[in-house]
Amino acid sequence: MNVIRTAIPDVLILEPKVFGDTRGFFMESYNQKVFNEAVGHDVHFVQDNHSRSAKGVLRGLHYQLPPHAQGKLVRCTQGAVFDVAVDLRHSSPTFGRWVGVELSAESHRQCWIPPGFAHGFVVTSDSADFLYKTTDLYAPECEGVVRWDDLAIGITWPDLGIAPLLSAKDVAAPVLAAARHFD
Ligand SMILES: Cc1cn([C@H]2C[C@H](O)[C@@H](COP(=O)(O)OP(=O)(O)O[C@H]3O[C@H](C)C(=O)[C@H](O)[C@H]3O)O2)c(=O)[nH]c1=O
Repeated sequence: MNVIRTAIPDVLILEPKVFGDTRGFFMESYNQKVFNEAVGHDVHFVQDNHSRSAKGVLRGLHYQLPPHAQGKLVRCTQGAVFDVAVDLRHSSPTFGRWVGVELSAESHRQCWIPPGFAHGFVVTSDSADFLYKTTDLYAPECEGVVRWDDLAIGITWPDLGIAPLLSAKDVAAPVLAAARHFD
């Protein structure tokens, strides 16, 4: 597996080895030993999620606070998304910084987003299937949201020529300064 570091050291882009042949392809989408070696410590996933969204849907920016903070290993298995992680760890030198990466069925790329980050994505293809593993279970009482367009974060989302399609929760999200914080 190829590991690509990002501007935020703890956020990693992972490129699994893909075995193509005349039938199609095979890859290990997750291998605990390989993944833990890439991250540098043991990570235990307890939940798999799958969402499907149309072009222009933007889900995020979401996170869970302790005691149920979630690390996420995310990938796109149909279509393509622009995926974003925002560092919400107050003690981090990259607090409030963001990184973005295109994930697509074609590239097989994945992204590791540790606990302490807000996460979101916008769909750039006609439709996208987004699959991810999380290190803690869903705990809505611990959920936090931050505005996707908070100028203090300054995410440069791809210009799709249409306004993003948001859930009511995401429309009502606060800016980072008013959001539920880590530590
Ligand atoms: C996240 C989640 C949701 N749900 C239920 C709650 C709602 O009835 C329904 C849709 O939830 P929501 O609108 O929060 O789904 P997304 O907007 O895709 O939320 C996710 O979007 C961003 C990209 C994330 O990184 C998080 O994993 C997650 O917050 O699924 C569950 O039953 N279990 C879950 O783990």
